[in-house]
Amino acid sequence: ATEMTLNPLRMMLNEILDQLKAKDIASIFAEPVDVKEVPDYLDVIKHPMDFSTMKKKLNDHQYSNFSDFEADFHLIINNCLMYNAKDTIFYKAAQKLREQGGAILRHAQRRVELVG
Ligand SMILES: CC(=O)c1c[nH]c2ccccc12
Repeated sequence: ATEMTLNPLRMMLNEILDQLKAKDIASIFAEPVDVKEVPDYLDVIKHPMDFSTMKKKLNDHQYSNFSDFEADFHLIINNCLMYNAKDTIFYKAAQKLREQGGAILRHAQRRVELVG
């Protein structure tokens, strides 16, 4: 496929990011985990990620392809599954976001390929 110039990709990723954020109705993943509230968080999670950080990376042109963007989404999920116990709201929210986000990303990947 002809290389998509970065701007249209950035526009598509912005749309996809809004769709993913809309699934996080409790805004559990909206901002970085507050390490002042959770002092041991960085002992466990080596690469924190959240939707506001993804938005910043997107606007700073730090995603040059779909898979780098997708990798940060999975980082949000996997960090949460690692840090939180299975019987917590947070853990269950990450499982649900993984399902709902997975469907959004599968459709988006197809569109990126079609347009890309
Ligand atoms: C996404 C996540 O793991 C968290 C989101 N908010 C939190 C507060 C305390 C501990 C973990 C979290």
